[in-house]
Amino acid sequence: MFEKTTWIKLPRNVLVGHGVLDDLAAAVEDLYLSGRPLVVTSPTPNDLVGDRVRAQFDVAGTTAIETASFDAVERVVAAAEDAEAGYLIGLGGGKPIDTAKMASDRLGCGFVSVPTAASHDGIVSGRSSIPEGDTRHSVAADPPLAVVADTETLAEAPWELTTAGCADIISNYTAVKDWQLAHRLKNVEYSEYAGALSQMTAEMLVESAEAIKPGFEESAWLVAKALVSSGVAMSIAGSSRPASGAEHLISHQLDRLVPGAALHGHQVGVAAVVTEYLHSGERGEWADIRDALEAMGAPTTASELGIDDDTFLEALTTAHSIRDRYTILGDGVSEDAALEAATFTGVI
Ligand SMILES: NC(=O)C1=CN([C@@H]2O[C@H](COP(=O)(O)OP(=O)(O)OC[C@H]3O[C@@H](n4cnc5c(N)ncnc54)[C@H](OP(=O)(O)O)[C@@H]3O)[C@@H](O)[C@H]2O)C=CC1
Ligand SMILES: O=C(CO)COP(=O)(O)O
Ligand SMILES: [Zn+2]
Repeated sequence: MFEKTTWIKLPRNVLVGHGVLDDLAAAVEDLYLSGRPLVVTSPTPNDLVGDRVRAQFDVAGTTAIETASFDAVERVVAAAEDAEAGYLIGLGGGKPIDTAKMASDRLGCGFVSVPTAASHDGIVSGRSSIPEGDTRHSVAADPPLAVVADTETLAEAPWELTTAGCADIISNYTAVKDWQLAHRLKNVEYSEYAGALSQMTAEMLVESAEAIKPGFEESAWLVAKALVSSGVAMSIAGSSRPASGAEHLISHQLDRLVPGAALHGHQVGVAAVVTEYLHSGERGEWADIRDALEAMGAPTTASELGIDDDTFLEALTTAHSIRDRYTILGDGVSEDAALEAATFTGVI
């Protein structure tokens, strides 16, 4: 008997473009949500566009968080319950969006994502990444019901946030290779659709590298659209596999060893240069990944991340153990092999 089932959860309304922030209420109205929204944000986004959001609704309140944490999630849950909010609007970078995403899951209510930075694909995905102590939890949660990404706002954000988003997308190359490897060696379920979409998204972004320059709203548009596609690939897969492989394990390990050293996207980009070398050797496409990162102005070395060589090597040799996700790191890269890969690629 045929017993396979697939349940794909996707955002219903995705608005990307100039000035679409002013269409937020219309995008929400179309979802038939009931009640008033609680706006979950952080200081800078709140100052920049908080009033423009609040002006469109009879809001239940605003909760501004300084850091993403389980405490922050609980504060949002309590604020939403106290104010009898009907749904949440996450406004800002990954910090408030992930917090709102996870809080909405706890509350069993809807959630709308309004990114002010194109810094990573969590703005669309069904995963929350929340730090706790020296570890980080990647928690499954429903994806946003709507995503409203105003390219005018994204383009005015610090350029490094956009290059971090680019690098997060470029890392899809190696993430998909890791996924295929795990499929072949460990019989991990692989989705051709999700893998192809993720890979194509990275290819299209790299082909547009020349057009991705600071000061051009077109750049924010290209990156935001790619982040949406990457999030959709994760939704189709029902996991972050299409966009998170060994390069993400290394980045998560760096987050433990040197919290806050660099942006998530920048870390996974540099790590992808090394993991591509591990996949394909000297003549592989590691230099293409490095060149694409460089063209977009993203870091390509540990020192550009502000991370010393020994710490990077420690992350590379220990990252395999932090999650039950088979990748090219296998059961661990030896110190000699890590040194060889990182020096050959110029990462250290
Ligand atoms: N769910 C997922 O799949 C993923 C989630 N993440 C999570 O996302 C978080 C990191 O994401 P990131 O977006 O870098 O986080 P932040 O929300 O911390 O944003 C980065 C910085 O940019 C500022 N900022 C945001 N928008 C603007 C703007 N328009 N103009 C000027 N400054 C702005 C923020 O200000 P302020 O400090 O005032 O908020 C903050 O200082 C981490 O918690 C990480 O775990 C990362 C990858 C994937
Ligand atoms: O960052 C992500 C995809 O780009 C999410 O991946 P994780 O599941 O490793 O947190
Ligand atoms: Zn990522």
